[in-house]
Amino acid sequence: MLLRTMWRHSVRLRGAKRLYVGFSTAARTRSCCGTPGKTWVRPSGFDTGVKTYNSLTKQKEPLILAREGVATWYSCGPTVYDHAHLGHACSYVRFDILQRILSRMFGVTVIHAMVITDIDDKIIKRSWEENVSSAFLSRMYEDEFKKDMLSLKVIPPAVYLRVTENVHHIVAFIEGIIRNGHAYATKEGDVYFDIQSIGDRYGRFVGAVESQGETGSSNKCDPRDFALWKPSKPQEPYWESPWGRGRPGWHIECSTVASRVFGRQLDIHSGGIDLAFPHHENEIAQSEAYHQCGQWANYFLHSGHLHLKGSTEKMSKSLKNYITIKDFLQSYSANEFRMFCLLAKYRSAIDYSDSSMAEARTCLETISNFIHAVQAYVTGQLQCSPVQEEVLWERLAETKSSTLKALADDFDTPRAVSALMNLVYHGNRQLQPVSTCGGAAHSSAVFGAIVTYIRDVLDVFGVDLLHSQDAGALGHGGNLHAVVEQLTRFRSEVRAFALTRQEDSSKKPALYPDRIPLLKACDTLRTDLAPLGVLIKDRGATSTWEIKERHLERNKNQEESS
Ligand SMILES: Nc1ncnc2c1ncn2[C@@H]1O[C@H](COP(=O)(O)OP(=O)(O)OP(=O)(O)O)[C@@H](O)[C@H]1O
Ligand SMILES: [Zn+2]
Repeated sequence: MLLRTMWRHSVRLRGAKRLYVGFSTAARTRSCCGTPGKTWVRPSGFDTGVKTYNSLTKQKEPLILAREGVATWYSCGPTVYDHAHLGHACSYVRFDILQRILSRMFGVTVIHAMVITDIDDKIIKRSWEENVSSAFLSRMYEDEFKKDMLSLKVIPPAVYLRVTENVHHIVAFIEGIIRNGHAYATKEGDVYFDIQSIGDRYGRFVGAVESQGETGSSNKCDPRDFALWKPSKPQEPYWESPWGRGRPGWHIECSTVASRVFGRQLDIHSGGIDLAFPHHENEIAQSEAYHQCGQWANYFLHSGHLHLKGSTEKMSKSLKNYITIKDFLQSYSANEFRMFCLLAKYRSAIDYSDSSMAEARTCLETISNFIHAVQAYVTGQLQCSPVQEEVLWERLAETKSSTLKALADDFDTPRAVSALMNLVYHGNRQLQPVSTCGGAAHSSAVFGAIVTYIRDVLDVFGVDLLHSQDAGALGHGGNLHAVVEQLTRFRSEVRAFALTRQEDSSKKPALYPDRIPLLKACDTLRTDLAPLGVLIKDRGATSTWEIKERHLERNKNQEESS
């Protein structure tokens, strides 16, 4: 015992000396990766024009990238031992939106890497319960996770990497940390990170969330020391290592994989706020100890939690208070979930409930109805009183500028959506239906520009109104739109015939009584088509129609799951 204590002590002393040499060398050579201590150093490089909240400084900072037009971005992936739920959906959809904004609005190519945690205590426990191998269990839930992400239209990372396929790199990484004097092995086969060896550099995120501490061997130098390598217990999966058979600790996988992909420096690291401490804290400690640098990742972005309304706890697998993504998609569409995410800032906690989803749905419906009204106006189906074109052009220019400003300000999507909704409101105000056009000039260009802009921005956010309507409709038998078009045209003619008034100058013109059943039949058809997703609106003598994407998407999901 005494011997072991002495050995550990000497390792730490050696480590402290090397730490000093390594960090000071780095400080001379790299401004972004070289300052010891907790002070954040603004990276030198290329300013994106975006300000983003950096958890390392707890304030908004200009987002500066090491390489022009390219962001290296690492995110922690799921631990795959159960179904993906709306909490995961929320975190990954929110960051997907941020990445889309960076790339489409600010011209930054995002290179995104994500690790899949396919070995850990919970996976092993679950595989025993299910009587399957941990490899089988994790692969099954990993596949499911990837499918769920695709059904939510999350752009897949450039690379997904599995922990189990990187264990030899992890072992080499741990050896590097030990060599640099920041970790020690115990006789029992554990390897721990030596927190005291980095002095006051530990603690960037302390207090971000409650520390849960780490259970394990009591042979640690400091209770805060955390596992880099754990010996395997009988029946557990294991890998050979210089410290005996075992498996990696949780935090080391991310440091290793991120470093493998991006080297010694990273622009952006993301994850849910629960990961800030201890997971990201420990990732930083390990990576900076391995690379001997002072600022490994320049920006840490953390998303707020999704809670079930009325609950203070986050939705999570271990608490078993979750709604799976698949179940959710039976009732709502991917577009609706995205709008739900867009309506709150990505850093805030978000309450999930039917009423918050109803708000998202209404928002999309308002936009969709406006687009259809514009289409009807442009094609001449909808007659309107003269439009104040200049006012609308101005509104459009204002919206473009305020949307961009909002997104450059820490990706403020609620403000951007509100700018779009304001544009829709003003557009709608100008679309005042009249029964006869009276030769009014047609202002198609400005409405066309507005609709194009709204669709473009929604497309940046991953809300794809265009394809979910048109492609969805085409997918259903190939010609649903054409059929509905023919049907409503026929109905319009019948209706116009039924609405014709009797010519009798002595009385107020009345409908022909024998044509009233035709009018009723037209109303019945309209009512019956609505639950099928075909919405017909009678506007004076003319009618417009639209196919609701929600119905099509839901039907598509049901077909896919059956
Ligand atoms: N309710 C939630 N709201 C927002 N993000 C979440 C939520 N739950 C998980 N995440 C995020 O999803 C990612 C993967 O998390 P993880 O697989 O650890 O999920 P989990 O359900 O919290 O699991 P566990 O209950 O086992 O801790 C992390 O970035 C995590 O922060
Ligand atoms: Zn991680």
